[in-house]
Amino acid sequence: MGQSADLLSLFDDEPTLPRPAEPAPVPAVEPALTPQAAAPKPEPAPTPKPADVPSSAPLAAATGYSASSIEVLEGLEPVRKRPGMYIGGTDERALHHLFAEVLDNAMDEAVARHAKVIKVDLDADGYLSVFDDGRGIPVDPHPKHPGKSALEVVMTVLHSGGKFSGKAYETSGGLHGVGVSVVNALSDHLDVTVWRDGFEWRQSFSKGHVLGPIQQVGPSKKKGTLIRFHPDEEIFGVGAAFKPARLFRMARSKAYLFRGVEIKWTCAPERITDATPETALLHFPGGLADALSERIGQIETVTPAFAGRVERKGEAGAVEWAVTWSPIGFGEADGFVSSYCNTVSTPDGGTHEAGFRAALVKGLKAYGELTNEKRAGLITAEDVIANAGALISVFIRNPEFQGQTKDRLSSPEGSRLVEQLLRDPLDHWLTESPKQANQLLGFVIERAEDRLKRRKDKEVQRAAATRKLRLPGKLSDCSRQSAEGTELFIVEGDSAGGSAKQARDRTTQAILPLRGKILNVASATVDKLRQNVELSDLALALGVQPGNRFNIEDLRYERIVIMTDADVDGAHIAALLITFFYRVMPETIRQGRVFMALPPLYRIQAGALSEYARDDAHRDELLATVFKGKKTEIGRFKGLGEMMASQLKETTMDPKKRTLAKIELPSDEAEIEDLVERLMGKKAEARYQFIQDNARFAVADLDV
Ligand SMILES: Nc1ncnc2c1ncn2[C@@H]1O[C@H](COP(=O)(O)OP(=O)(O)OP(=O)(O)O)[C@@H](O)[C@H]1O
Repeated sequence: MGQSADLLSLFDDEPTLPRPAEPAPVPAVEPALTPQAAAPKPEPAPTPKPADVPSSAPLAAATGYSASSIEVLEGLEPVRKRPGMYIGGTDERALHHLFAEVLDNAMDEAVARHAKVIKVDLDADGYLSVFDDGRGIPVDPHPKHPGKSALEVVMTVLHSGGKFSGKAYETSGGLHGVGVSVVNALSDHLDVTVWRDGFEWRQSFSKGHVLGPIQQVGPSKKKGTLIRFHPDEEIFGVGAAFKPARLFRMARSKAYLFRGVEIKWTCAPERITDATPETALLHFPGGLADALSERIGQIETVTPAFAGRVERKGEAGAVEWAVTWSPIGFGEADGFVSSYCNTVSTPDGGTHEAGFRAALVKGLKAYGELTNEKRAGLITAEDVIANAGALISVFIRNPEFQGQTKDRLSSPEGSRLVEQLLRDPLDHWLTESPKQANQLLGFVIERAEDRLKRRKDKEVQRAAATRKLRLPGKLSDCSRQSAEGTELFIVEGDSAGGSAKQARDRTTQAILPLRGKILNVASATVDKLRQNVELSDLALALGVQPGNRFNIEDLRYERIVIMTDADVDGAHIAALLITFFYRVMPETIRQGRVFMALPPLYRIQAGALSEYARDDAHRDELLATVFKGKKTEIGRFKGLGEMMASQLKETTMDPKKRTLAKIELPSDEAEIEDLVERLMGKKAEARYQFIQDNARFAVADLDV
């Protein structure tokens, strides 16, 4: 099927770049500031009950924050302003992600069986070129963008692409219509050459802006697309350059992932600083089985590799895998799993890895039953995977990833497909050679028994430690003995505590559920404080003595995270807790050890796309950008206890993905002392006065 301009669906009213005659000013770049990396500013002590605190309008008026402060970023400006949102940062990994985006598009052409050859060239001047002999990006006028070719639309409009409907591609790595436009925005120069319909076409860009209209260079019988670009030093830093070894590795994994492609690699000799070859032909008809044997080399294994490839009958979908086990580990680690979806690498795993683990566990257990090996019942996924070296590649329609860098696969189909398609070949492999099956089963059972023994030892150790420390019973402690890298989550209520327990990383995250509102320490006497069970439990869990005998060195955790519902009650509990830390152990805040978790309030979904929003404003922003023009379903979480453990983990607890707000004290501590006294203090008159003083703004707010 030919790919033409009308297959490049896009959101009709997407803002586009200005024509070359009126170049838009390039926004100032803030390379260090990325949404993921930026530590959010601490919120002012979270808002207690509405009766206690009026609207924030007085602050707004004082700081001149008004409609004119709200900017709308047009065209590719958001990409240059916040590159982190699109490529995960501006570091070396992010720089190489540009290559991944362009190579993914070439691979999509190959997987769709339109291209056979991909060429990757790194020039002496640092330009990187990727060519594929596929259909070529369509160059005909785009029906919805008069005066622009589809090529120009693809390069300059976010969310434009031919992979939304599944008409032009079946199982593609591309799905957001963002990749190549992001590369364009972040390159100081980019040339596209397209060969299709008997002609050669060319168009050039700089920092996302067209340098001139598309040119028909002349007749040609060739077909394909060539993208040649140079990353912008304004974004990636002066001297930022592609590393040949890294590019080569990325190109080689792609070639392993699809047997039908040949990748021709060339690198200018002056760019090479290590053993990377100047030229190479990357073509691996043996697929992942070859990749695994190359990766593990001579390492001793328990059995020969279990490898294969199965396609789903009747509809698009395939799984390819290669796995083996080593009693001595694989170099740096005991085991590794590298997974891919539609040839896109998913370093954070996802559903396909879950399906793989499930299939292996179930298969081995079933084999244990068959051979009357009762101990097979002990096996868990951890035992099977901890010492495995595995490569898994799936091909599915409309995959759902987390974020534009696609580090994790979240489509539920991933696990179903892998589990289903792997079961038969695994049963076959095990029963075909009982000797190797028994060896593997024995090896995995040994791991399970080791694990159980370790757990028992640890329980004994921990129990002894707990007795010594007198930890509160409702604390679910983490297993790490030292404070380094550990966190105590203080959560609201037992049901949220239950979800948090499931969502945590047991090694480093401890959970302490609190029942209801804690004592307001701003107005409590020392005696009352000591008698309060919730607060003394909290101090016990932290390992510290409140008041004079407090010593920050005793703190049993590196971080203290307050995790309450994203509602008014939750904010009140958080305010009470912060007041407690501020009054009773202020050193914890001064040293930056107290944080607030930021759980989402909404989940927004449109087809395969799903995002979480922190609050109403964030929801509205997402609806106006990512979900613009889409039919959405919006779910509101009533509380943390209502979230599935996996959602809570992904959005709020997993250190790799979450955002925490650090609680900080303003430089003028007298000011906060005054505010705490007025808002949290005993004197209702002070609070009343505060409301009186600010009520005017609260009313104004209601009128809006
Ligand atoms: N090498 C190529 N050959 C043919 N068409 C291409 C090529 N590169 C890009 N395209 C077209 O341009 C569109 C936009 O590409 P882009 O990389 O921006 O997004 P995508 O691949 O659709 O999705 P993602 O943002 O997930 O990568 C593609 O959907 C495809 O239709």
